[in-house]
Amino acid sequence: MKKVDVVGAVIYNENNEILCALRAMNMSLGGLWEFPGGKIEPGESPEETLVREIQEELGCKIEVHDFIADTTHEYPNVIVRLMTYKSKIIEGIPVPTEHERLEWLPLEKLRSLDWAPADLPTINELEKQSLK
Ligand SMILES: Nc1nc2c([nH]c(=O)n2[C@H]2C[C@H](O)[C@@H](COP(=O)(O)OP(=O)(O)OP(=O)(O)O)O2)c(=O)[nH]1
Repeated sequence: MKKVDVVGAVIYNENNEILCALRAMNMSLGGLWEFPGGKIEPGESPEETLVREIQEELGCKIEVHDFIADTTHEYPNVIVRLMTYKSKIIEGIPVPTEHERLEWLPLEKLRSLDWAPADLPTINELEKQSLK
């Protein structure tokens, strides 16, 4: 089966809210929420991929901080390895050019959304860290 390496940005704002992005119906996994990001291209570090993807998808510049989780999820037609990193916007305002919608939510409300299954270990890890 096809296997892709993907990175996702858990972007925090000054209110400690997290940017959640709704995949458009014309994308794979349409109608599910995700952390914005995308596939790692040859020669790129995960951090470089994130900076590039967020600029392309949301039109803003991020700074990549702590690593959160590295998980592999098997979908019916693709195996996704998702690595996630905490990030912060350092220039611009996110505009959904590819996503259906964006939402800033506090960690406690993340589970009110319907997430892409590969993202759940990242949410688990964030919850675990918030209890420390
Ligand atoms: N960007 C991103 N992708 C995710 C997440 N969770 C998750 O399962 N994915 C999946 C969806 C896609 O299959 C793949 C990321 O590819 P992509 O962001 O380049 O999406 P795409 O629609 O252009 O790609 P494709 O699936 O149509 O080939 O990883 C996530 O949190 N962020």
